[in-house]
Amino acid sequence: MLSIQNLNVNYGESRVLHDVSMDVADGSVVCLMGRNGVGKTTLLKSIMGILKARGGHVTFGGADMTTRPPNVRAQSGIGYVPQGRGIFPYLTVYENLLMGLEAFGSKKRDMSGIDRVYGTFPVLKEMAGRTAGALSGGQQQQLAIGRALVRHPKLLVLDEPTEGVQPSIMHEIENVIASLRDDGGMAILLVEQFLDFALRVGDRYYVMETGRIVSQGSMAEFSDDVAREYLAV
Ligand SMILES: Nc1ncnc2c1ncn2[C@@H]1O[C@H](COP(=O)(O)OP(=O)(O)OP(=O)(O)O)[C@@H](O)[C@H]1O
Repeated sequence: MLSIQNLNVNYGESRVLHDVSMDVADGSVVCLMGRNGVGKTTLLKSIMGILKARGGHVTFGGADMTTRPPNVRAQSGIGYVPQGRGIFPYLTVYENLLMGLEAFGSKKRDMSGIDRVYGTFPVLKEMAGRTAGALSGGQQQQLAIGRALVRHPKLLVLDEPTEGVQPSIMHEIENVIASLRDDGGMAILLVEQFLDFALRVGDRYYVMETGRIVSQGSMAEFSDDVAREYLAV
């Protein structure tokens, strides 16, 4: 589904990603891990086309996306939940979800996406008329995920979905990730700092260190040695 080959990305003249290669198969959950500042968010932004590649390739569903802008990537079926959520605090929950439908210029709105998200996160239906800024951190995270889900992406890219949420919401997000994969066949790529969460939801993992992939494999193969060497545990 998503394939990244030898991706190089800079901030100015400073190289931040070095020859990064990664695959996310249909219907799989892939966790990207690593300490703060190693380049995880940079990689997700490069997948979305927010940052340009200096070298290498990004293909999605067999199409070369390397030079395509973010809206084309989104229209092709990649949904993105940025770190810090990126919701609009002065709009209502419902209006935020509508923005998910409209942000990329879909000609015909498919409102069933919003009902589907209400089914996934019932709290968003209850809070539909409230301003998003009044929600708790966990509810805002659910809204941010919901806004990406209204277009029913084939690949959902999540940057630290458990950051700043309570354990009960973390559990709910874990269940949602599992059911999106199992029921909808959606592929999911997530950056995750909580090792236990990653071990539970992930099928495969990649670990980054200073802009390079230094370990990868099936989650069942993830070892304590890798955790000690590359993660803040
Ligand atoms: N806009 C920017 N301009 C210049 N350098 C940046 C910019 N954003 C990030 N960096 C640098 O690029 C490197 C990778 O940052 P990135 O945010 O991708 O790391 P990360 O692994 O996602 O970290 P975190 O877990 O803290 O979000 C860091 O050294 C960071 O200081």
